[in-house]
Amino acid sequence: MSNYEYDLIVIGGGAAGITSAFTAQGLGKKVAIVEENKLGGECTWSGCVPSKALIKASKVAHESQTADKYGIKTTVEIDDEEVLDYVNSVIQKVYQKENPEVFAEAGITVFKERAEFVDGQTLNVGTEEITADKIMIATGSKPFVPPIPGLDEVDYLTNESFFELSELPASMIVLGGGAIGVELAQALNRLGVEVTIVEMQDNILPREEPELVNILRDKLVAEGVNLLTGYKAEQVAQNDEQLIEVTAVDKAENERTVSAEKLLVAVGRKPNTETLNLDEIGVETKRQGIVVDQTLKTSVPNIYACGDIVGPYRFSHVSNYEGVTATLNAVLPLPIKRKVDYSNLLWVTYTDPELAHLGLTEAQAREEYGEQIKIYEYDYAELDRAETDSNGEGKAEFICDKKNKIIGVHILGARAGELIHESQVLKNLNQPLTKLNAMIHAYPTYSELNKQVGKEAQIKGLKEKFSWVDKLMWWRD
Ligand SMILES: Cc1cc2nc3c(=O)[nH]c(=O)nc-3n(C[C@H](O)[C@H](O)[C@H](O)COP(=O)(O)OP(=O)(O)OC[C@H]3O[C@@H](n4cnc5c(N)ncnc54)[C@H](O)[C@@H]3O)c2cc1C
Ligand SMILES: NC(=O)c1ccc[n+]([C@@H]2O[C@H](COP(=O)([O-])OP(=O)(O)OC[C@H]3O[C@@H](n4cnc5c(N)ncnc54)[C@H](O)[C@@H]3O)[C@@H](O)[C@H]2O)c1
Repeated sequence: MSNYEYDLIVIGGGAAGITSAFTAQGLGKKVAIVEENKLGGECTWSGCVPSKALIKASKVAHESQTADKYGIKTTVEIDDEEVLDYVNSVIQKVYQKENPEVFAEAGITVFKERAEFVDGQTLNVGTEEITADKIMIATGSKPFVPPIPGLDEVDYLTNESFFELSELPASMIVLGGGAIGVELAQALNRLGVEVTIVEMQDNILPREEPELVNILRDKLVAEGVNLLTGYKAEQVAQNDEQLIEVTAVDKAENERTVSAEKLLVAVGRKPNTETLNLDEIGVETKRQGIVVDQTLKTSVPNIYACGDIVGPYRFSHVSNYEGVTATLNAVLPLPIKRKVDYSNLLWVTYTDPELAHLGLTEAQAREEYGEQIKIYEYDYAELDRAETDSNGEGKAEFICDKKNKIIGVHILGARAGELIHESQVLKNLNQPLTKLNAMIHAYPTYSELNKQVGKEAQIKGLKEKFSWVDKLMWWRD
């Protein structure tokens, strides 16, 4: 029997913290969770859930406006207040699955307070102190707001305030062409907002496969999104017409100024380490967040961490994965601990079409594996299902080693976020891409893309083999 009130206290009630608390509770542990704001965290209130609901509404608007190609005539009126009401209703539905009553029913104690370490085993929560054998830090991240002159003097938005808007502005500058910036820019543009993305790298989504990003970029531009890439924001001001002006500069010192009613800052994240008193108890931190080993243990042996606070992969599915791994390591008295393994990690950028990413990009693969890599490409336009749906935009790129084992997969196109999981299974099982050819895929589905690429790999392999046999025969003659 432990000397502490709880077996585990989790700090932070977002995706990582919730997973951790329920994992420990499922193992019969006495658990408390401390959340200073609302249970659900960023994913539910200002991240995945509201952004995907907004994206869905914007897609319905776009498809209605472009339904003519199917012979369907529509007149579309966008009521932005009702769209935002819809987004909020979705948040509320998700929150119903993770509100304090759900925790109480499971026997998990909830403290709606800010937690601060007193020592390695004790936390200050509001007016009381609580103790635990193990402590999980899952305090997430917040938007990084760069020190751009003038920014603090204007009423800028971040993802935290964006979803509190009750109406959409006529125009918006989106600072940052990463996942947040690009997803929201397309959605806003489709809902009638004049959008300009300012991105300091030469292209949007700099972590993604460049060829596919170029296709997506052209689509965004064709839809009416203004792109200012290769320009770093250096000055923000409010002009006489109450518009926010962003002045940005490229590498050659050329200056461009864009203006809009609102400015959304989406230039990266900052870990929530400040309020915890970590220095005092010896938990090591770095710029990216809390320093952990491969078992997600911090520099203090009974304290673990998971989710955005750990980085570098800031996704809800990574938070869930780390939440389970860290909790099992923290609460189970096993001599061998689980190590995190991100080698089969994938993520999806929910633009339309979606952009899905598994493993290495082509450039990264060449750097790691040299010129022996094999590349298989497939255009969506070749799929019958894409034809029936008038959905032929997009392309897939599969990167394999010389034995056709998957190194990376990048898919831009309809349902890319679903299609890519087939490759993840193969990669995880260390099976070659050719296996996909042996599986009967339903016709007509987008998943046939996977089979077609498997077939291409198999045929290419056979041809390579036969040419070798041909050469051998010639030598023997
Ligand atoms: C616009 C947007 C869209 C996104 N879309 C996706 C997506 O589609 N798919 C995806 O996988 N990921 C997406 N993400 C990323 C995803 O939201 C995060 O990776 C995930 O929510 C991180 O979960 P977390 O539990 O680590 O942190 P959080 O959800 O931030 O939870 C941390 C919690 O800790 C609390 N806290 C902090 N300090 C204290 C303290 N001292 N005491 C008590 N409580 C404290 C905070 O209030 C917060 O609720 C998106 C992010 C954004 C911003
Ligand atoms: N679909 C998803 O899974 C999803 C969606 C949204 C967010 N997220 C998560 O949230 C995290 C944060 O997203 P984010 O978009 O804020 O960060 P990000 O790091 O992905 O992108 C920020 C972008 O801002 C640019 N930038 C930085 N400073 C600038 C400046 N002064 N001027 C112009 N451009 C500048 C950077 O070059 C970068 O491309 C991501 O890492 C991602 O993990 C995931």
